[in-house]
Amino acid sequence: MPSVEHDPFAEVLEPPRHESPHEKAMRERKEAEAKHVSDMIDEDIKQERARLKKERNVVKVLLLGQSESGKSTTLKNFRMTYARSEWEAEKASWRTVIQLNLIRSINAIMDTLQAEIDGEPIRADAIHSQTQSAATPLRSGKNNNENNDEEEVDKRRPGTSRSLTPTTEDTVDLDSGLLDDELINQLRTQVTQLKLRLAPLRRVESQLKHELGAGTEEVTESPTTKGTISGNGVQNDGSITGRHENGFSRRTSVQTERAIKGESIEMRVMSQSPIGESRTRQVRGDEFFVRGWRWREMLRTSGLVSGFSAVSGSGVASREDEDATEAIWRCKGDMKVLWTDEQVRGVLRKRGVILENNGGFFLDDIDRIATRSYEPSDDDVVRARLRTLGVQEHRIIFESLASQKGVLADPGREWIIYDVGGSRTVRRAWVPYFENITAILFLAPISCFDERLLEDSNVNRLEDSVTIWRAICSTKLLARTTMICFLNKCDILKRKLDAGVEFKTYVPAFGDRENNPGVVVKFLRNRFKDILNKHSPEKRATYIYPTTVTDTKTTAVTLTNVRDSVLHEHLKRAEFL
Ligand SMILES: Nc1nc2c(ncn2[C@@H]2O[C@H](COP(=O)(O)OP(=O)(O)OP(=O)(O)O)[C@@H](O)[C@H]2O)c(=O)[nH]1
Ligand SMILES: [Mg+2]
Repeated sequence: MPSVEHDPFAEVLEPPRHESPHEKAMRERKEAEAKHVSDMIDEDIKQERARLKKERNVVKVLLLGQSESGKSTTLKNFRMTYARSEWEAEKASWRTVIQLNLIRSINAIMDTLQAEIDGEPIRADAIHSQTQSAATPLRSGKNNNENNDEEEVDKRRPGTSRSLTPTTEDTVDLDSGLLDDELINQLRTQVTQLKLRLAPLRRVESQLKHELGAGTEEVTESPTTKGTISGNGVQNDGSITGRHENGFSRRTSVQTERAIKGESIEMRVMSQSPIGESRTRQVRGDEFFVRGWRWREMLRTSGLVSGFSAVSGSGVASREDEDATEAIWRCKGDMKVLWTDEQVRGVLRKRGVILENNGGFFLDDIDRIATRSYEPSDDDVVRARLRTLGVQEHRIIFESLASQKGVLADPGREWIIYDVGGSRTVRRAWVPYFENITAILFLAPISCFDERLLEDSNVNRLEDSVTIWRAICSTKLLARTTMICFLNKCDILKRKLDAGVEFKTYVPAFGDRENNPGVVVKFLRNRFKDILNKHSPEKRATYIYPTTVTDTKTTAVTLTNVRDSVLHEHLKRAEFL
């Protein structure tokens, strides 16, 4: 047995014999450096472990849904309730967006009036819906319209409603043809005068668009998509068997599923997980990815928008912003005349232009907005429309809520909410965010049952939502993700049904049920639930809510339920792991 006193390493570790003082100093310095490096590595490992542990506790929510479904509006509700100080600090910067939203509506009215004066034919779908079953327009315009004139006018004007069915409650006595000569002459004189007086708004519109960037433009149909896929609307032949599932046609599924799933392989290779990435902007193609809410600041610092000078959170306006405010203030009277004139309203109705159903509708607020000292209210910001580009990441720490009434048994919990763009061309960017996501909050705008996608007029918007829902429910990567679905825009749904638009015309499977919002919501709720149950790789709870996310009071209640359900499922899963 070796002697206990003998340490085999002692000899090796001993400093060299006969070491000079200089050599000793050098050796000790090297040893100190090595120890420093080793300590740094230890510290890095410790921090990485802590970060991973913390990440596991972070709740990650991904907002999904087609463009204009209400994802960003839902996020605004979250932030307004749970990140109040940031919300307050950024509220002022929405003023320009709201001003632009208002100006666009005014310019859209002027364009519609001009079309009337010029005798442009009315959109085919608007004529159909006033004179006969509105089912026909859902088919591809090109293939189903024998009348060439009708085909020609199926080019939508930006800013006007895409509804296929205008309201039927025509209170103004206008026939379905053009106005008579006397009225047209009257209108021509009025419009010519108004055009001159409202001319500054055209300049301001392009100035603000330039300032705010691509998010101010809605995605439009590419020439290659138009007319290339036929008959992708919800079928109207009354049959739901065979080709249909849950009452909806399956034809677009392949395309959308491919958009979400097929490209996922490519995307996973291309992009890193968002976690751990720096909070900086990344450019992918022509979309930019932003961490955080400060889009205005980002635009300015990136130099992507030339001449940009932002309104900061403190409310200091740029020269362009002041210009816009002044022009809007000067045009206030004329804007009001335009919007309240009965003859103008009649023309809008006749041409199927229902601005009230569009995002960013502020025409009823001209008095308040067209002032020099206008400051957006919470409600204004929630209703403002700015298309999301790329993916935005928002962190909410629930700690601040500990003091608020009735909320939170889980202080300090961090949530990351990802908001994405919803138009078809950017859906591939969703996939990298599927990994490790706690919950998906899916927005299905159910009022859109009679509308087509802006980016592909062959596809019915409700069907598109159903297709995306089916695709995400069946994605294996999301098997353990909590699925929450908002059947959104219930207010617009009600308006449409009250105006006499028949839901069954667009969704034959609805059959002879009563055409009222409660029945339609129940029907759709069951359909979305069936899809979840049928396509989920594993059994999971159903959380489906009818919502109007522009109504901040009722949405706050829904979000409390969502928060509790997500947290509950998150903790259950953590326990299980
Ligand atoms: N009337 C009404 N308007 C809504 C509702 N939800 C959203 N909106 C409006 O619809 C517009 C579009 O909503 P967003 O939240 O910007 O849509 P999004 O899904 O983020 O759209 P993308 O960013 O293009 O993907 C906004 O002007 C909202 O104010 C709703 O329930 N009712
Ligand atoms: Mg958005």
